[in-house]
Amino acid sequence: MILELDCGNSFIKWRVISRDRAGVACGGVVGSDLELIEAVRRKVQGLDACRLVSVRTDEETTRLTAQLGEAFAIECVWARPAAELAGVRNGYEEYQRLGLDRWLALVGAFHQARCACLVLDLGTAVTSDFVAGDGQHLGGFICPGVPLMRNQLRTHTRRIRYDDATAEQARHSLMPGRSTAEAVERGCSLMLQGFVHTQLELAREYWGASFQVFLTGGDAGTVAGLVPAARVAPDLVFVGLAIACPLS
Ligand SMILES: Nc1ncnc2c1ncn2[C@@H]1O[C@H](COP(=O)(O)OP(=O)(O)OP(=O)(O)O)[C@@H](O)[C@H]1O
Ligand SMILES: CC(C)(CO)[C@@H](O)C(=O)NCCC(=O)O
Ligand SMILES: [K+]
Repeated sequence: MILELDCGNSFIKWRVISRDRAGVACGGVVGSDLELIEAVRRKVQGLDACRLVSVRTDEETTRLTAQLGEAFAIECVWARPAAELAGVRNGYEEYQRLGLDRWLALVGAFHQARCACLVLDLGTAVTSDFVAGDGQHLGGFICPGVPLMRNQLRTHTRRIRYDDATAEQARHSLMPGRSTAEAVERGCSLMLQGFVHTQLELAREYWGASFQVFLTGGDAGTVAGLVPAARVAPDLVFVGLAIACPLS
């Protein structure tokens, strides 16, 4: 059994796949290293390998791998920056600086689509990446995701305060808000939608109608309706991770 980890800024996404029947045995989302170890211990037996991608500091990632080594007696292989992988060429001036989650997601997308791709990752941060049909990564954009937009408003104002349940209720429509929660929640949703529309326009300028859109990240579902032809691919980073870190 292989443990796969996507260590983001807010969460660790994990899953376990079996070596033989390439199926996903189990997985989840956790908020801390300890929670990860508890969840894996509860659900999995017989781990023999681990591969991971992390956008955290090397210190944090090293600490996590040490804990996993202790808990499960496994070594962890890390995805590393690359100028080129599986027919995709990194478009950053300094390829090492492209977030590894973005890199693996776009490698995974190109591997699946084999044509020009627009990859949108809608999580804590929102990112977009453009890959041409010949595998050249053109670059992309980074902006705050809905959780960050919402929290910035809460942190930097005195009168924007509401609880999670109210937030959840406010999201049921996109009509002009008639309460603070509605105004903020719907405003942030519309920002996200505006971003998605702009990315689609840019992709059309490059490639006409011949490109594939991939949506991933926690808020992918909230914009899926805007792009009916998009592939919603929650596991895109893991597809790229398997390519970056093949285990013999
Ligand atoms: N407390 C929680 N328990 C389980 N799942 C959660 C919890 N909070 C959020 N999630 C889910 O976890 C996933 C987080 O992924 P998302 O792509 O939104 O974050 P991210 O951008 O990857 O964050 P990170 O910066 O950690 O990479 C989402 O699918 C979200 O619905
Ligand atoms: C943008 C995030 C935070 C998204 O998770 C991550 O990909 C990252 O830390 N990237 C480094 C900066 C960059 O990609 O240019
Ligand atoms: K992410």
